[in-house]
Amino acid sequence: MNSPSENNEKQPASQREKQDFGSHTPMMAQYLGLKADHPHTLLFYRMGDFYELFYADAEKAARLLNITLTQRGQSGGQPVVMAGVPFHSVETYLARLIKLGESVAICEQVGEVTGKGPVERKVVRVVTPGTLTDMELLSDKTESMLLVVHQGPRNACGLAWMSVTQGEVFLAECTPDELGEWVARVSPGELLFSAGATPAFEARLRSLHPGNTMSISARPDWQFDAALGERKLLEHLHAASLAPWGANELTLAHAAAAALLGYAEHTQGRALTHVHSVRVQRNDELIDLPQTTRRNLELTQTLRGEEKPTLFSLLDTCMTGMGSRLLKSWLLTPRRERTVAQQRLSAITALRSATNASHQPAWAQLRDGLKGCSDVERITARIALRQVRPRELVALQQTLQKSELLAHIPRALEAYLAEISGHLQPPPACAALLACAIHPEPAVLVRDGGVIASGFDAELDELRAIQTNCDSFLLDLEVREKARTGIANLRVQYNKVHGFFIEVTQGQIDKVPEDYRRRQTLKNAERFITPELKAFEDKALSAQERALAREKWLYEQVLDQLQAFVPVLTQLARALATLDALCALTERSLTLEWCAPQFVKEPCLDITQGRHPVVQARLAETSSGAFIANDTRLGTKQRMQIITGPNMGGKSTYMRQIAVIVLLASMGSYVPAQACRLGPIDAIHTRIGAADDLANAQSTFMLEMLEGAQILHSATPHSLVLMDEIGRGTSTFDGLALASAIATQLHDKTQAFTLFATHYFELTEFPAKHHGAVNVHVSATESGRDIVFLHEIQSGPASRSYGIQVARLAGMPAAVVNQARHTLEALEAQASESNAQVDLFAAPPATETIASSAIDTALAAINPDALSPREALDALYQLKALAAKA
Ligand SMILES: Nc1ncnc2c1ncn2[C@@H]1O[C@H](COP(=O)(O)OP(=O)(O)OP(=O)(O)O)[C@@H](O)[C@H]1O
Repeated sequence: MNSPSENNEKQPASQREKQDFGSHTPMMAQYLGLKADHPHTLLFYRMGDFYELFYADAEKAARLLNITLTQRGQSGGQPVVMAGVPFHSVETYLARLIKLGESVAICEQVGEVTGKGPVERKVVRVVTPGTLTDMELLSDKTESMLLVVHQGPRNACGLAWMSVTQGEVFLAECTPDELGEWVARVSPGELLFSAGATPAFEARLRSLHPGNTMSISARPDWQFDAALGERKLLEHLHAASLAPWGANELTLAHAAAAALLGYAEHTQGRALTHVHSVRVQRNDELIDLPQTTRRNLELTQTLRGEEKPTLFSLLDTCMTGMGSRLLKSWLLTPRRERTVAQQRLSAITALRSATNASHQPAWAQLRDGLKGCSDVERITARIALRQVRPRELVALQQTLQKSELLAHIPRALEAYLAEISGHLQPPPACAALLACAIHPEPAVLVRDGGVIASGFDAELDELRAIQTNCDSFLLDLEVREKARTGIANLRVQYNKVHGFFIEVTQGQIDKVPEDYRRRQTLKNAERFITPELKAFEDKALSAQERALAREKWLYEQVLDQLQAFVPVLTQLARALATLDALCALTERSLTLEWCAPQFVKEPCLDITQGRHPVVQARLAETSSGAFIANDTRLGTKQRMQIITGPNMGGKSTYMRQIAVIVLLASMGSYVPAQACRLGPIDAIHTRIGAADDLANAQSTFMLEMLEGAQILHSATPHSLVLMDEIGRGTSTFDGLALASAIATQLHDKTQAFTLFATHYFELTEFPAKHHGAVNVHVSATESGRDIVFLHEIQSGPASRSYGIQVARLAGMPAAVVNQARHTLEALEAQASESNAQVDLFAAPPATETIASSAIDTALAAINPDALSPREALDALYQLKALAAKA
């Protein structure tokens, strides 16, 4: 494959435009030619021990990296502005630039120094935020994802994404409305879209915030070619049809895949031979975990954006980065269908009870073995991309030995574990090749030498022997020549200018044999060379260089041979990661005393003594008392709980613990409860106290209503809905009216399992008229003027709210608390005098339907004069879709 070029045209600009740089120095002409191929990427141009950046790139890098900007000489009549970084610390600078969303093209010297013109240079790879492969730049526990979005006709989009260090391409299709959720779910480091997308579509993509810094850029329209995408996917799969993968019809995703694979190949400078798998993801296969749910449940990030304490940080006791990454993907993509979850649960159950001959638990023995295993997944990808370093190969070899031992342990325990064990068996030829080819303690880089093991190649051994045996050869030769010539003071020597020579003093010159050739005459001595010494000199002087060249060549040969093992190593990596994740879940289940959930067909959510694992762990850590476990019973007859009780009473914790238990069960983990029966679940929706989204100019109330509306539109009878104090962001009457209308809709129409926490006491009358709802409250009691939280869920409504006691607890000044108490008494007296009762739950008069008002709103938002024909068509489809919902 050619060197990576952004333009991707047949002839690189470096050749096309050579003539245009005639006024520049030869080196700058070469630089400018290469730069023309990478106009939007910082070009790191290798010069000796530095990577140099020039002109605008130099100015940008100086600003971003805080490195010195200098000027050196002139080229093309202009001073050459430059900045450089030392080659040995390039990774640090790359890491900083990638974090800032920049991409870098690495240009190396590839030719020999000829003395004529600059050394030949080539861009060998392009490092971008979504295509990282360097271990130093990647996070151990997070995949670096590249996502391509293709805007298709008829209001549809194609998606394709991958991590270059995994051998799998994912495909999906969705509507533009669903894009936000997909992007949040994939959470890419880099997003690409077609330069032909409409401005509105581009603006929408740019407004997405997947929860990390995402670099976003356009690629030429022609790269989004569905036929090319399908052909590339088939090539990777070595298949004739995509039908077995369920990907036959997804032409929009094929178009995205064409751009995805094209770009990934462009950055790596070669084909991705390790990609052998395609997976289609459909919305209806996964449990819907909207971005708000992932945030509110603090799955991988706390509400403050920290990595701990989260559900993932509690779960992740994996021994390897591969295991952690897999565990995270299990947590974030639970499936509605429970076969896979059940498979994992059975494996965990088997691991929990199995012991070895010396009564050590099997899971602990496996974790001992997994400790120190290298990241086989990433190393394998780096083998396929021919970027692997010698030390990574040694680490791989050690892991292969370990994995062979590990394979024995789970073989007889259980069916799924036996299947994993089958994949843990390393290919013997691979282990043998690594053992005999690579030095056990190799240099960091191949170019430093000392990487190929001795005994692997006779020629290399000989070249190395020449270097080490040089001294003894010279001594030996000296002894022999003294004996042959009878010149007792003859000396064999070496200097840098003249090389090897035999020195004979002038007084002995007549004893010099015929085969001695004069090399140099000194005042008191003559220096000679013999055919034997000349041959040795040739060998010795070039031995080091030749040994290095030989090592490089041999290393390439080893890489060639390793290519055949890439598929089986990928499988082995997946098996190690799976075993690691299963052992971590086993350890957690035992340490934290969790139970196996039971999946049932009928709709139900039946939890005995459930706990919130993260809150419980926090309480234990801070010695703040025991966590109070609570039961939850929801089924077809009781689908909704109206939860009341004081602030700080534990309402949010109770609701979240139910969602967390459902999620853990669905991923195939034991759960923090004494028992758990779970019917089918298709989504977990949460509306929990939001902070203002200032970045998107949305107020707390607007956000609350947006999220609420989203839930009412998408929840089904199989969804779990958490509504925490909906309506509190506006005036009491507005809020109460909205909360009761929302509760009614959820109860009557949506019929989802709903946990509805509220401070509106009026809502405790809801269950009287809605038989699928019950009142529960978190208990608290008064001790003098103070409040004691019992955190126990009890049936029936709370008797009072204790707001003033909580304010006192929070250290509110006594005067404020006193005044509040008096005002409260007055308000309560006034309220009891007023008899006017409003029926909050009376059926509303028949007015506009929700769907027709949605159409009105959509119509009002359309400005026909500002629409492109394509946007107009999109709008038409959107209106039709709204009308269909009416
Ligand atoms: N079941 C429990 N056992 C022990 N402590 C608990 C329990 N539930 C909650 N807590 C403690 O109480 C604190 C407050 O809980 P939580 O935020 O759930 O209350 P809340 O009723 O939702 O309050 P607010 O209405 O103010 O949002 C938690 O941080 C935790 O320390």
